[in-house]
Amino acid sequence: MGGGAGHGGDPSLVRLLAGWLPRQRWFGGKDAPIDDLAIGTATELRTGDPGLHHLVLDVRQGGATEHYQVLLGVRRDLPERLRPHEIGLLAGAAGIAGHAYDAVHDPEQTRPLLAHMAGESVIGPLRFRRTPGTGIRTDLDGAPSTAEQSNTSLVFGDAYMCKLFRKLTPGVNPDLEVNLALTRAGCEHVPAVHGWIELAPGDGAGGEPVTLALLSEFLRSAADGWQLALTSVRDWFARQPPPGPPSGPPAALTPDDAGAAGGDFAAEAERLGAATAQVHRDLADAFGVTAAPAERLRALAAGMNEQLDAVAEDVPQLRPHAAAVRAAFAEVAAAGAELPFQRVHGDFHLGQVMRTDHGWVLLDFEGEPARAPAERRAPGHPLRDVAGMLRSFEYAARFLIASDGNLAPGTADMLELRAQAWAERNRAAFCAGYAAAGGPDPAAHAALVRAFEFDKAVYEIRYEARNRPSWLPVPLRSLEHLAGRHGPISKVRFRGPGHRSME
Ligand SMILES: Nc1ncnc2c1ncn2[C@@H]1O[C@H](COP(=O)(O)OP(=O)(O)O)[C@@H](O)[C@H]1O
Ligand SMILES: O=P(O)(O)O[C@H]1O[C@H](CO)[C@@H](O[C@H]2O[C@H](CO)[C@@H](O)[C@H](O)[C@H]2O)[C@H](O)[C@H]1O
Repeated sequence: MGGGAGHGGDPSLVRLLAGWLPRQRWFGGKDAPIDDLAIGTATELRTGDPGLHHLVLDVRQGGATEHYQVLLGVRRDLPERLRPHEIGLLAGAAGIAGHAYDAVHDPEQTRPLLAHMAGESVIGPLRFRRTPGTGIRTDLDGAPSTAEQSNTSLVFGDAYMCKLFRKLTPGVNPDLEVNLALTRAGCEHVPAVHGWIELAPGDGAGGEPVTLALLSEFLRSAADGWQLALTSVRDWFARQPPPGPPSGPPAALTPDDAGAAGGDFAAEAERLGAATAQVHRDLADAFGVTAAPAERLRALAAGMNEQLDAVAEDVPQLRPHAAAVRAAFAEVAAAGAELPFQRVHGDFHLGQVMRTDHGWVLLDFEGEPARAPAERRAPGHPLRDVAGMLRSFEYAARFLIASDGNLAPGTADMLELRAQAWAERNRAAFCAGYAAAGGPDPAAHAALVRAFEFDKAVYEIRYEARNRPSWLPVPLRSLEHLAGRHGPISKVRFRGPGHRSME
């Protein structure tokens, strides 16, 4: 990737980086040893003390090479606040001596990034870009966001968020590509793009630059969709059931009782469905729609089965459900009709949406991190995103049960029923909002949505097994539930808060 100068040959730095990298949250290769690490490009961004170097690391594991981005700070004396971020001590083999550290944690080192984007600097292979027609403030320092994420985002005051893509993919990152197109189209449901950083294509690489960072509007006072949903689930779990007959057990709570609980989420879920349909429409306008022929649907089902086989190999708990999952995929392969495919979000869940004072905003159009770059940018059916969000309602509903290891069996069963009721109500509301705003009606494409949901659940099982094993019961439990259900929104119809509508 690209070319550059600097301390690319310093063996002690390479050794230090190889020890430090596997401990980073964003490093994607934790399940295998590093066979080789080399510094692909090194670009000096600041001389003196502190020094700042931009590195692209080429990391070889099991025959494949991935590229990671690091902002390397070097200081002769490392202040206490930066000690947790130290990579190690450089003895000066390539003329650099001092403490090497991850400079994203050093506000003094982050400010120049804004200045370079504002001034559209070109430094070695790095190109700093500003969205035409926008100004960028240069008086702010950045601090890493505390949000749970796959990359590292720097927050600059209440003005900008700059996402540094840690694992680099060839070409323009879909998050930049999509956000820029939607910003230009005036879409209200994405944060406006102000600038970006890219790496010029290296000698012989040809083609597109590699996206390194994306500078967007910071959504101040916005609330994370996942946290809002969990708050609603907590309220629902804490609710007392209505009294039953004097001698009998307490009456059961139905999905619509969730509507009467404080903190009901269904109206928000409905609005989120509408925002999703609007973004899908804007994506279709910006990138076009193609009719996917029968072979494309067969290839789609084949890809789903391939993932299923691979994950069932690694996670034995998935195997009892494999037949039900495979049957759902077979329905996609057999669907005769041509389906409209277009650019979609690709990894849509409650952690990718924020509620601002003017409505829902969708984030992170990078697609699923475990998928190959070409697959992430490939057109898909918009109901794949709908299925992603339906899965996320299941996750939110079950997360509190799975994360409390001390529940008595009776309580766990009661909460499981409540979890189902919450998920069903909000799934129905989301689908209603999506269809009412002009998206393809999920109820009319039940088999397709079901296959997408299964595919996502299989993906999640691998994701959790690799990254957060204690969360594994969440997708496994809802896979069991999904395997026993026949439509994407069960038997509950959403008719707005307060309606009772079991059918
Ligand atoms: N523009 C923004 N303004 C405020 N918060 C944001 C913004 N973009 C992302 N976030 C927060 O950061 C989190 C991670 O962002 P995301 O783009 O999903 O990063 P990653 O791809 O690294 O996982 C989001 O869940 C959200 O809470
Ligand atoms: O946001 P990312 O692009 O990093 O996506 C990955 O991580 C997500 C978790 O942070 C993961 O999402 C899964 O867990 C969520 C709760 O934390 C839940 O809302 C989602 O429905 C569930 O898929 C995502 O799958 C993964 O690609």
